[in-house]
Amino acid sequence: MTAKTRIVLSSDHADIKLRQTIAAHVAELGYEVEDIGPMTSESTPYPKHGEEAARRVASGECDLGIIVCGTGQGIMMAANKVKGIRCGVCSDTFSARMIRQHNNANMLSMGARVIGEGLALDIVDAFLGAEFEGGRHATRVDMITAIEG
Ligand SMILES: O=C[C@H](O)[C@H](O)[C@H](O)COP(=O)(O)O
Repeated sequence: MTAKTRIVLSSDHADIKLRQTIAAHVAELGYEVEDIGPMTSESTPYPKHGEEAARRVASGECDLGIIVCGTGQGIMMAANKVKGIRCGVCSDTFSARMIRQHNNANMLSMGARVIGEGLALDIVDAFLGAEFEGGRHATRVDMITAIEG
């Protein structure tokens, strides 16, 4: 992905500061950022925020999404319920690169209670710096899409 790729960010209450730090980092890299909140740390359900971010990606309003909750798991599950979304939870840079290269993931999820800020930013860099390889992987991603019906 190149600069001006539009990236939506969302989270639940688990760590809005981490999400905002990621948003600032991604903007510094030159991407267009849409941080859809929440803006306070008041308890808020992750399915709502995973769905909101996923709908922006699925509609084409944004190209990629980055979402955060305590573990990254619940918000990923919600995002993946939206047709056209391929979201993986990553706690390492290898997986972050591979979900782009092999799975053509359009969303990245992370657990704010699992990893620290420095690793989270490295994971974001790995995700954004990788490109889908197509070829045999495209056949497999098409099979995922076919499951959606
Ligand atoms: O998968 C779910 C996430 O980790 C949530 O961030 C977590 O369940 C929120 O827990 P709590 O309401 O105890 O902050």
